[in-house]
Amino acid sequence: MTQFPCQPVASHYIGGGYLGDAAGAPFDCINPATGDVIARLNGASPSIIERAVACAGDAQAIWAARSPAERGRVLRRAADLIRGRNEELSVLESLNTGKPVSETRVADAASGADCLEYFGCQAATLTADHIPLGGDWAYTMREPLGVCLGIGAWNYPIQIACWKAAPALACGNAMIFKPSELTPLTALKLAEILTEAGAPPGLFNVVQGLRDTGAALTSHPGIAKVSLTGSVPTGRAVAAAAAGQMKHITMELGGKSPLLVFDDAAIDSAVSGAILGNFYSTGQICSNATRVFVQKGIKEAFLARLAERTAKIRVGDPMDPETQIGPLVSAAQADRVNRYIAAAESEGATRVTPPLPLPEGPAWVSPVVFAGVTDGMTIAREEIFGPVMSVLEFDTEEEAVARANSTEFGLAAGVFTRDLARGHRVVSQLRAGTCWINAYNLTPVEMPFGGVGQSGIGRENARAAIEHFSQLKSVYVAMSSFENDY
Ligand SMILES: NC(=O)C1=CN([C@@H]2O[C@H](COP(=O)(O)OP(=O)(O)OC[C@H]3O[C@@H](n4cnc5c(N)ncnc54)[C@H](O)[C@@H]3O)[C@@H](O)[C@H]2O)C=CC1
Repeated sequence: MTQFPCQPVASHYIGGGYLGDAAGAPFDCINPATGDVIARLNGASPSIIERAVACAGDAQAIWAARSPAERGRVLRRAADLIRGRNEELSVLESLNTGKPVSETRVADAASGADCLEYFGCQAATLTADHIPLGGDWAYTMREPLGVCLGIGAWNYPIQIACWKAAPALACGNAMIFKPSELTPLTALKLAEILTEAGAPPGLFNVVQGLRDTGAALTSHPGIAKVSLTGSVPTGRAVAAAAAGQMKHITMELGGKSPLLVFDDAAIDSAVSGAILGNFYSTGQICSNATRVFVQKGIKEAFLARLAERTAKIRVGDPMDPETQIGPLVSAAQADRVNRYIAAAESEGATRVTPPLPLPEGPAWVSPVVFAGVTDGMTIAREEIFGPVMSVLEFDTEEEAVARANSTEFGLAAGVFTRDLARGHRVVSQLRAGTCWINAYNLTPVEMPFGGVGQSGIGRENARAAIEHFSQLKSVYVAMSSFENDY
């Protein structure tokens, strides 16, 4: 049998160990930089799904009975173990996603460790209320939901797994995680690490498969909550299935986020925000600022500086520490992005930057900046999920806010201005779940993250996530004999 370089011990991780499943449909895991198959996995057959739900249910009862402080210690140990294995995890993430190691070494497993540490520290602080009622009184208890399902996208595989697992486990839940079929490998490593950190067998399980596996898990009656990171159409399907059984949901979906650059902005900072907010992770970030609105007076200077800096971006082998941009996650995603670039050109947008030289292979797309983009163009309306920046011109603050808000999405938004009063005034009017003033795409775990409108429901990170992975029980306590009128 062929041995692939990143082949895991087995496809799934259930009940505290790896589990194979020859009955499940096989699928290949590909390094998009080279096109090489790096692992071959099997999707879950129905018996694997049953086993995962049963193991998670058993583990949840054991875990919820542990003291919150002990639960927190396990999460914090897992954070330390991730940091200790950061190099191995980063290389594996780069091989599977095509993201350069210059990114994965600082942004992927590292962000997951921050999240486990944060919720590990929160676990013992999750107290509830005492409610005085004049003699009688009431109190609330914060209880876990049960077995939670996490479903991941392919752009931040281990980060997404940690962002869902850490608050879920801190609250006393168990989790079954289904990674994207394109990037199934690092979630298995997280499962190993949580076991080593002292999580009971079955507390965090990884079940592999395509959308049918996600759908089967979503509608399983043993699942209490579904947290999805994915596209809007998938979000609608998952939310509808969950609603049929009145399950809790968190939906982290797509976006078409605006960045407003005013005449008084510090140009280099604003250009940094636009570049980071469009080209990091080869543009495959849900909160990317794919509509950059630039005020008329600064536009030419902004475009000149943007072109100059974009021309120097180093695209190439993700394993080279000097590389800044790698391939897209797959040839199919590159095709999709190339279709949007062709549509922009045929609809009259102007390329500001010539294509950069690229390595051979079907998953590579050069970063591109389009100027002269108008609100009706396809690239200004639809999520591209690739390194394509659109620059639009505006005159007044009022106009910029109205145009920024004219989208069904509402994930994120940014403003660059030296006038801080304007910065706050503008973000207060933007329809978006996460905003930045004079920065872009910074997502520390201490700050809630999530969208409004079609971009999603619920919040990840910060104490806000606790609300989405726990429920309150209210207890009324009578302090005197209980009377009634009958
Ligand atoms: N708001 C956020 O935090 C983020 C949102 N995203 C969004 O994710 C999308 C890109 O990721 P993709 O993996 O292509 O998204 P996708 O929606 O195709 O798939 C996401 C996950 O859902 C699963 N899935 C698909 N159909 C399902 C169904 N009917 N029931 C249950 N599970 C199902 C897939 O197998 C995969 O694991 C973009 O639209 C992007 O904006 C990505 C990263 C962060």
